[in-house]
Amino acid sequence: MSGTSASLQPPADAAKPVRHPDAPAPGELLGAHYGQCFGCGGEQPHGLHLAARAGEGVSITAEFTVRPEHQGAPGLAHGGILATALDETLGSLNWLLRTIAVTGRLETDFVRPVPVGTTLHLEAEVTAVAGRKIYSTATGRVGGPDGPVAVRADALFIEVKVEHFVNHGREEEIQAAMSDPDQLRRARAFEVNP
Ligand SMILES: CCCCCCCC(=O)SCCNC(=O)CCNC(=O)[C@H](O)C(C)(C)COP(=O)(O)OP(=O)(O)OC[C@H]1O[C@@H](n2cnc3c(N)ncnc32)[C@H](O)[C@@H]1OP(=O)(O)O
Repeated sequence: MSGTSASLQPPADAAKPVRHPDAPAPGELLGAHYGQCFGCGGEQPHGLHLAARAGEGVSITAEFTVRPEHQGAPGLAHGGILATALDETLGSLNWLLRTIAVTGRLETDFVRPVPVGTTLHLEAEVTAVAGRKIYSTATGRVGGPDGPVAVRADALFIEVKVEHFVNHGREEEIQAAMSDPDQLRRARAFEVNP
């Protein structure tokens, strides 16, 4: 079963997404936006370590291999982990728009079970932009990039200022991130739109 609620339907006057001229080239590995991110960070031992690459237009491909620490039922990926993989892939689209945006709404279809050891091949693209609202969609396939769809999602991301994180994040992580030159460099990659 699949369906998308009204709030995930772009308005009639929504614009087509525009790939930023300084976006990473198609095929380029994006790297983590934050080392401690549960989705993509290399410093999270139980994280997904999702690796995303820029695609054509405003699209992304990514891979994530389900490990034993990601189980829900015996030998199967937890649904929340699969939703995280979709959310992280959709969030990586920020690199191509060079916009800072956070997930406002994520609607997920779980189509088939995903066993431990499976590599999920993810694809995501921005479908429309309306003001601060960014509409996007993603699929996760098993058995290869052209294999059957196991999970899919539609999402609405909302553009925010960098202050969103500074104002809401716990002080100790914010301070650590702001004193890390690598982290500042990664944050600046998104700080383009005035
Ligand atoms: C740096 C990238 C990291 C990527 C990591 C992977 C992605 C993530 O998991 S991000 C973390 C999870 N998300 C969050 O923590 C977000 C928490 N939510 C918030 O902070 C706020 O609700 C926020 C910023 C989304 C929106 O608040 P605010 O800026 O006040 O905007 P607001 O005026 O309420 O909404 C703006 C528009 O979006 C719409 N909107 C906001 N939330 C939703 C929603 N959940 N569903 C539908 N529409 C929504 C509003 O209706 C409004 O529409 P319109 O302009 O047509 O009236």
